[in-house]
Amino acid sequence: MIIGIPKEIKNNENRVAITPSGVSYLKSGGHEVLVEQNAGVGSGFTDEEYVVAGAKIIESAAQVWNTAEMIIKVKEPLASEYQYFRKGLILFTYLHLAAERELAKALTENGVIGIAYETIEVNGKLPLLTPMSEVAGRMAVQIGAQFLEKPHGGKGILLAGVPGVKKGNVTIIGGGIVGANAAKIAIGLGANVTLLDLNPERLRELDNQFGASLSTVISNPANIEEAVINADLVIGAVLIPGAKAPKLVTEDMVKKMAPGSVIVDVAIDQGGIFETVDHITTHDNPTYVKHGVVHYAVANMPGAVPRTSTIALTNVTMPYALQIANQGAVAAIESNYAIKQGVNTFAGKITYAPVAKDLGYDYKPVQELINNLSTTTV
Ligand SMILES: NC(=O)C1=CN([C@@H]2O[C@H](COP(=O)(O)OP(=O)(O)OC[C@H]3O[C@@H](n4cnc5c(N)ncnc54)[C@H](O)[C@@H]3O)[C@@H](O)[C@H]2O)C=CC1
Ligand SMILES: CC(=O)C(=O)O
Repeated sequence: MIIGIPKEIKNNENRVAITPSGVSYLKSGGHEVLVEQNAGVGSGFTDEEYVVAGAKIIESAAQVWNTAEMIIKVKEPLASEYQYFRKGLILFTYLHLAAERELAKALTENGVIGIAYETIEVNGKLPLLTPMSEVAGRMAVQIGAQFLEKPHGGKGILLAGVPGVKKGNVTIIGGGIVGANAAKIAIGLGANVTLLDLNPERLRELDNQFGASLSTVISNPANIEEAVINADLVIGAVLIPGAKAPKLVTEDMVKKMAPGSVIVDVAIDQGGIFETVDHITTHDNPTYVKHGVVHYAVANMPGAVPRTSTIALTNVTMPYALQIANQGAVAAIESNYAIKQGVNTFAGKITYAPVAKDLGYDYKPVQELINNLSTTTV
């Protein structure tokens, strides 16, 4: 198969979808790998390293998109890339379609096979989301700490406190991968940390993991309100796989926070959990202030630490990419449940139920569409 790796074009997105060793891995299956010129530079990989690994360096994004049978990316395509969509093109990347109505429309109208990293599922876990959630969870606390500093618009507190002065309060809503990694760093800094989750079993696990340094609280509106209004830093880390994130923190709760407090809505890629987060921010312009509270809502946080993130991401994506390239999309989807769960668009339909529900599309199971295919459709 011909596999294309375009350079990422989202604001400050310095990750790349393949490392030179990933190229060698795909070449071992007999595949051709086209890498757009300078695609790896932001992550510290030169064109020469890709060439040594067996890739062809291609000057233009258009040529990569138009020649490849499968495009592997990091972030969802932006509007300027929709022109390359075509029937049967395999697109393997983060898609977050519940929050991307126009992209969903462009993918379905053009018959793209969209396989989303974030819904690939193994034993109820999301292995292609996990490493980036680990990165974002750890970053969320260091970013929050930075924006609590007065010159960055915050109230001017040090989360760790000092002898004789109280520590800061960190509230984390959602105790999955992002939440647990945020808790680890916040506890490491010495902050008072409260974490809320809907799932009591998960709270039990975290209680066992972190002991007395973490307060675990069941998630309901009253507990969320109490934890939010007492926090210096609130981190949004909830996920309902594939679906738009629920707005758990209301505008009224935010109004009750002390001025100069900070919100980091990591879940913004699925629409965010704060009513007051009304737009995605960028690494260039990461915050805005509403009701006196600093809001941070960058949807590609790991893009700021690309060397770590690219290696962590490609560690987990490459085996799936190789299987799709070896077998072709249809056979890979039929033989691997994890890949089947990743398929969000196929043959003009939305094939992931929560995305279809949130966007108001009819949901079609991908297997049904495959069964209906004429031999030449894909
Ligand atoms: N902004 C960025 O750059 C990045 C964003 N993310 C996003 O962060 C979010 C969280 O991801 P993960 O931690 O990997 O998900 P996860 O599935 O590991 O954890 C989500 C947690 O939310 C909990 N939850 C669900 N409903 C809840 C509620 N009403 N109240 C409290 N907790 C609730 C679940 O029980 C689960 O423990 C996702 O939207 C993910 O895409 C991940 C990486 C980077
Ligand atoms: C999860 C995701 O969307 C990211 O790492 O950018």
